Amino acid sequence: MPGFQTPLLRVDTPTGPSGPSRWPPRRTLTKGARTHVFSRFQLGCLTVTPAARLQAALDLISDVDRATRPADAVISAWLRTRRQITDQDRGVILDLLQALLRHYARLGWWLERHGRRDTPRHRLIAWLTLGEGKTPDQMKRLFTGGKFALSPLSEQEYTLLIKLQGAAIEHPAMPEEVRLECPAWAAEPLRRRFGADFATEMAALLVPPPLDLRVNALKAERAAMLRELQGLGLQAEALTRAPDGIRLEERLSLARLPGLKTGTLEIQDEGSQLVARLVDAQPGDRVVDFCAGAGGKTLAIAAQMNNKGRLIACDVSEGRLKRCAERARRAGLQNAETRLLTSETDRWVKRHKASFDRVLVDAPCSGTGTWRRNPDARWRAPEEQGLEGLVALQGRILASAARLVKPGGRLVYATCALLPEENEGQVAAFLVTHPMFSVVPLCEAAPELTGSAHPDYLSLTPARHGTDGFFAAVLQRAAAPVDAPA
Ligand SMILES: C[S@@+](CC[C@H](N)C(=O)[O-])C[C@H]1O[C@@H](n2cnc3c(N)ncnc32)[C@H](O)[C@@H]1O
Repeated sequence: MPGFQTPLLRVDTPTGPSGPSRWPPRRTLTKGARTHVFSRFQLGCLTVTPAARLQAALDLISDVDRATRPADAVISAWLRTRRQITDQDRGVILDLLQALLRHYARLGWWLERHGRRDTPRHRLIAWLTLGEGKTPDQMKRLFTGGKFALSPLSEQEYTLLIKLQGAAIEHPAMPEEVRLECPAWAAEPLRRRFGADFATEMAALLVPPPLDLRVNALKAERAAMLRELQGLGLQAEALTRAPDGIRLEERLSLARLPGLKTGTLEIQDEGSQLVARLVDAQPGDRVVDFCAGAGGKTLAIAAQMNNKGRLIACDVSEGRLKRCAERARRAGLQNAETRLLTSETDRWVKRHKASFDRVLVDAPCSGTGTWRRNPDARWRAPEEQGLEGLVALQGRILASAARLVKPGGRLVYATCALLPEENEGQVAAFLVTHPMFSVVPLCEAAPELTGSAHPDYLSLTPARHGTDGFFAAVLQRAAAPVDAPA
């Protein structure tokens, strides 16, 4: 089931109260002193009909379409108010949503070709016909207008599906960028980056990722965790590059995974685990994770430090830092604390300049490397501020965070982006204005990491490495002062 184990389906956070719109509608029966709230899902004899699942998927895709926030946030909120949905129904609904998101450009192309408005309902009709090969009769049986079902097909909709009948989702007349779901804003830099491998790399970004886990070394050993997972009948394998990593190729409900709730296991892509290792934080070090977010890398770094030393997780987002603190508690961290910054130039930075052995800047970025897990991201980011605005912000963050590094210390700049201007370009610009820093080549910083797409930096892509796209550069501050450029 593609996507069933992606963050879209994180099942560990259903906490919120019921929202105003509830699906499916509930009925309440009072029996004696007890109130029974039930729905079609909870009545053993009444399973959810395929038509009702479609209606739910359409509701959800319409919510995602309207929202300005990422699809996974919309889905999490949607699921929180529908906790009675069984794993199976949830899987079917979310798979359908994923399919619609992963075929966004191609479905839009077909609608335009037949002069239809691009609406969630038209997309659904096009997907069911082109992607699932439903016949007109099957479609009529799904769009019945009955209780919980989609309203009947209009004449125009019926004509559309007749026109789409028998066609494949891809068409020879489709431009390559539509076929590869590559948005216009990213096509030129990605072509520049990948050259002849553009199509292969873009195709890899369309494949749903496996589920990578990191074993929290403070709580368990990977070998024991592997045995436990395999004992549950799961196809779990040790990751070859990340020493605490485990990969699960099969689909499963995250609720089945032991260790997620206790902080023994964390969901973390292998690429992200490798970036955290590249920081090379030692027990007793003073370390800053400057863009810590919800703490994915903070947790990995703290475990690497064996809970000794001091790790400060900074961010400008209070909500993410709160989540980071919760996860740190759950993971049993004693050496980590959070620090909310007003901006990258917060006074705290100036007060602590030249104080840290290691500083990680996991910069806000286009997220192009994560498109396989967040298929909707390509159609949103980074239009809010434009790529130029984003690159400028990264430069400001890197320059400010660099002040924290003590002489002889290291600064690691990382992104989950594939665009050169956010990666190599950013580092090159930084080095021009910061002559006291120099690149530590990857073969020196992490000799065990061979096969990077760049000789000096960690550069991972889904097609080459089977990870999300990640970039990381290790920069060392000279132990003695270096003359500033004239
Ligand atoms: C790529 S995410 C970090 C992901 C995180 N390190 C992890 O491994 O889970 C980038 C983070 O940068 C933060 N950020 C954005 N602007 C910032 C700024 N001016 N200063 C510091 N952090 C910033 C965002 O809030 C976001 O959490």
